[in-house]
Amino acid sequence: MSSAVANKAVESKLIDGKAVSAQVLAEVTADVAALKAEGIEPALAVVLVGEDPASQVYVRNKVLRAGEVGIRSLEHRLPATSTQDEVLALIDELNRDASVNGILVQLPLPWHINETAVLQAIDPIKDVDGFHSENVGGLSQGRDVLTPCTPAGCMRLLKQTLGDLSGKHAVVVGRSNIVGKPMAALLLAADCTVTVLHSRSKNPQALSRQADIVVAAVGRPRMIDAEWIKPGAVVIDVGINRIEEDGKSRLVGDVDFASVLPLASAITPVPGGVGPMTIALLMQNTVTAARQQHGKPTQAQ
Ligand SMILES: Nc1nc2c(c(=O)[nH]1)N[C@@H](CN(C=O)c1ccc(C(=O)N[C@@H](CCC(=O)O)C(=O)O)cc1)CN2
Repeated sequence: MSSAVANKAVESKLIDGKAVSAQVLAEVTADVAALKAEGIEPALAVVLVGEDPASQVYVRNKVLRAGEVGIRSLEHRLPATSTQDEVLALIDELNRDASVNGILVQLPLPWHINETAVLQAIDPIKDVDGFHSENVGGLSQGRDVLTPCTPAGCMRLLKQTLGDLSGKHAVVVGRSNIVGKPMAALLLAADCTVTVLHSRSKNPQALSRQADIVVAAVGRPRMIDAEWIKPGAVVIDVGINRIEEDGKSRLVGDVDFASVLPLASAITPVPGGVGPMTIALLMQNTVTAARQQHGKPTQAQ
């Protein structure tokens, strides 16, 4: 096989998160324009505590994307030495500000600040990350609530790849509050049969090999290799791990891309897969929050 033909074969399997996120952002741009025509300007407050370099990049990109789709953004940068009470006071102020529709606190927070206390302080109707227990509970009950951005982005990729997910066996590897658990709830809501694997699961590879869909969200570079994948499965890689290899810094996922690619029918790359969807879905959630706060029905996704 010539390398051009081989490249085409690889490309045909790739789920292009950049392209799909561009579609989402175009939809959001149109929705924002329609709201503005009715006198409603969606606004998002982004809170960053400390100077974590990756978080600084994510926050900058969130503010940039907001500007591109027409969402007003307010950036609040607090020093790493801020007390929990100072962070809570800012959230209280943003909760009370009727012109702010969405509040996002970038994670991770510095070690001395209690993440749960901060996330629970955000008014659930402005919780565009979907991390408040009110929204977490609503999601598990199948209610129409603000949903965590990364899992919501994965669902959009899966639906565009497979169409109807009903009856598919989905395996989620990882049980974090931010990705694994909400991902399982969303797959269940889409009528999948869902298995969640974690560090105490017995023989996880054999269980994962039964799946039509594998979502890897463990935070361990290249952990999911060919042993975990049934031929024809769709593989969604949520991992973003920076590693040193051959003297270079590289970004790799939780999936061993080279070994899984020949088996998968479709797979997200890292970078360029799930990552770009996270920020696009944040913009979508901000519009949803603005619509709900103005008593407008939310559009079906
Ligand atoms: N409050 C939140 N904090 C964090 C979240 C979140 O959803 N809410 N998720 C992550 C970080 N994150 C957004 O905040 C995020 C991560 C990655 C990407 C992304 O586009 N990744 C690119 C690669 C970027 C790079 O080169 O480093 C990709 O995968 O293609 C966007 C957003 C933790 N914190």
